[in-house]
Formats: sequence, structure tokens, C-alpha cells
Amino acid sequence: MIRRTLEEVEPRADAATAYFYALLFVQHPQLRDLFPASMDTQRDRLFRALLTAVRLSDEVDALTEYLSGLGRGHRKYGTLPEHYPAVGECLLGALAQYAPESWGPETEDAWVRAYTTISQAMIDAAAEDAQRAPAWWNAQIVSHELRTSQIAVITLRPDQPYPFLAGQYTSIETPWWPRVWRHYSFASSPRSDGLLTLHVKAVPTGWVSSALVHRARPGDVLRLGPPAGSMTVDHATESGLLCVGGGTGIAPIRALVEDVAQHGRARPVEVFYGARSDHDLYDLDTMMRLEQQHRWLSVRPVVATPPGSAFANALPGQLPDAVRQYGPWSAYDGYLSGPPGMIRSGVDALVASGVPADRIRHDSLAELLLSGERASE
Ligand SMILES: NC(=O)C1=CN([C@@H]2O[C@H](COP(=O)(O)OP(=O)(O)OC[C@H]3O[C@@H](n4cnc5c(N)ncnc54)[C@H](O)[C@@H]3O)[C@@H](O)[C@H]2O)C=CC1
Repeated sequence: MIRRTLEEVEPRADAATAYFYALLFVQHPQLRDLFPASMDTQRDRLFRALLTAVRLSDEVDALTEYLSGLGRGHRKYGTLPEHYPAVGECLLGALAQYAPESWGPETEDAWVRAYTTISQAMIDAAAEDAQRAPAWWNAQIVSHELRTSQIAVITLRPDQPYPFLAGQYTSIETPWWPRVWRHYSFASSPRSDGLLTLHVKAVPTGWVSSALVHRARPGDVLRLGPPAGSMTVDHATESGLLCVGGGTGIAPIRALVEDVAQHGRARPVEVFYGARSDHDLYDLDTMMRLEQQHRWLSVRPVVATPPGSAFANALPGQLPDAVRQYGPWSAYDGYLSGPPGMIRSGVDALVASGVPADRIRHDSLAELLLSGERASE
């Protein structure tokens, strides 16, 4: 019944979510302050979250993990348990309006039960998380380095220890765009001085990324949400790591390389680092330095734009083709980070080169599409 309702709503999901938020803000105006001034991305997030929960409904562990992450992630918005019934009531109101064919007393009952279960899982996870972690961290910018006219490497000092794993990402709110949160991957593994580094590319429509690149300065304070993401190194296996990083997607790959180095057990790590032009290979020097330090590491730049690259060893073309050319990769685990199109064709290239699909890790495509500000929207 739940699936049938969502299928009916899907073609008009934009209108249904707009209607939902209108109901919510008219009936509970005090909740408006929890949301950003512009609701565009927000609208999309709600429907995608519902679809994800429904898609995972037969996999209890994955569903619980997803909802727990969502509940923990909502703490930074100031969400409280008493907000959930108001949201549920307006959600049901919007579904009834936009799924008239499938709506009826039984469907309504199914939605009440599903929503109660979903919200309870989120409330429980948030309460548990509140025992050990703040709702958000304040982090001061301690250095801001422009690597190209559009890419900045930003180092932050959080006000409290920030536990995370190499390969994970965080969410960031800037003082210039209140309540607009965007995701950025950490560009280094956890450090003994507690500092955190991000690579940010400004894109024309990306408010947060543009502010971070062009406006932010040392001394400014950002807010960080909790760490998230499962693109982390599996230290239980001996397999090599095949890492594919496109553009600023190289950031978490660098963190993975540092993680392998710190873990002390040499495993082959093969990095393909792709960019549109030489100029965009803004972190190549660091990657090459790491390659010189570690005999188990190999770094291959891949440059899309002809004519030939100034780097003698750069491969021409797109990342997935370069990776395929050097296969087979059946003894490797795959790690992909970059634009959504690269991840999609990268997964195909890795599978075709012998990497089992269940040994390929990347961030959720839905999340990457929603928080496309990590570089391009
Ligand atoms: N954890 C992650 O997955 C992270 C992802 N990102 C994402 O990475 C992207 C970086 O953007 P830019 O620096 O502008 O990269 P870009 O658009 O310049 O792409 C870099 C390289 O990726 C490959 N590529 C791009 N699109 C492709 C496609 N459709 N098919 C095959 N290969 C393709 C090409 O080799 C290209 O040179 C953003 O979308 C950002 O959100 C950034 C940081 C972390």
C-alpha cells in the first residue's frame, strides 16, 4: 500500500512536497525557522528520503542504519521529538491529496504505522547520539588556500574533538547562508592535531561552495554536522585498493591513502586521478609526493582535454576508460569519488574489469546529486 501511494505521487512529487511544506508552515508556523529560506533542495530531499526508506523496507538492518543516520543528522537542524507528529500529520494530508486513487482508510492506517516506526527510529537514534556527541560542532577556519581560481583547500579547527573515519564526509553550514547545509568529504585521515581539511570547488549556482571559496577567510566559524558515509577502508582484507578520484573527488581518496599508510600494513593502492585539464589537477603534487614516500602506491593522472598534457605520464581521456585499460582488477576493492556520471560509468568499468560489485564503495548517488555543491550542480 505504501509503495502504491508513492508510485502514484512520484510523477507529481514536486507539487506534493510543495503542498506538504505549505501545510506544515501554515499549520505550524513555528517550524518555518528550522528550514532554509530557499526550499528547493529541501523539497527534493524529503521525497528521496521517503523513497529510500521504502526501498529498504525489506532489509531491516540497512533500513535501521539509514533511519538512524537520518535521525542523528537531524539534530543539527534543531529537530525535537515533538516536531515529528506535526510533520506526520501534514505528510498524510499531502499524500491523501496527491494519491487519491490509492488513498483510503487502510492505506492511511499503513502510513500511520510506517511513519510512526520511521519517526521513532529517528527519535531514538538522535537521543542515543545526544549522550555522546554534540548536535553540531563549531569549527574555525585556520587556513584558506586558493589552489585555482575556483578551488580552495580549507583547514578547520573544531571546538571539540571530531571523530570520523578516512573516506567519510561532513555537512557544513556557513554564516552567510543560514540553515543551508552542504556535504564535503574530508581530504585527510584523522590527524593528531585534530585539524580537518576540505577541498571546495565554487560553482556558479552553488551558494555555499562559492561563499567558502570566495568569501571565507581564516577566523570565520562554520558549523559541522556529524560525519557520514561508508566509503572507508576495509582493514579486514588484504586486497589492494583501486581508487578513482575525479576533480575534487580526489579529496577522500587522499584520506584513504593516508589511512592505509597509518595502518602500517602495505597493500597495493592504485590511484587514478582525473581532471578536465592539467590546470585542474590541483592536488597532483601532494599525490605524487605520497607516491614517492610509499612503494605500494601508484598515482596516474588522467586528463580529459587534448592536446597532450604537460605531465609526461598523464593518460588521455576519461577516468573509466583509463581504469579499464589497466585492468583486470579482480584482486582489488574499488573506491570511487567524483561527479555522479563518473561514479555510474566507473562502477560499470570496475565490474567489467573484474571487481565484484559488492567490493565497490562510493557515496550514495542520491546524496551526491542533492548536495552537488561539492563541485557541480
Ligand atoms: N566522496 C565523493 O564522492 C566526492 C564527490 N565529489 C564530487 O566530485 C565532483 C567534482 O567535480 P569536478 O571537480 O568539476 O569534476 P569534473 O566534472 O571536472 O570531472 C573530473 C573527471 O571525472 C571524469 N568524469 C566526469 N564526468 C564523467 C562522466 N559522466 N563519465 C565518465 N567520467 C567522467 C573525467 O575523467 C573528468 O576529467 C562534484 O560533483 C562533487 O560533488 C567531490 C568530493 C567528494
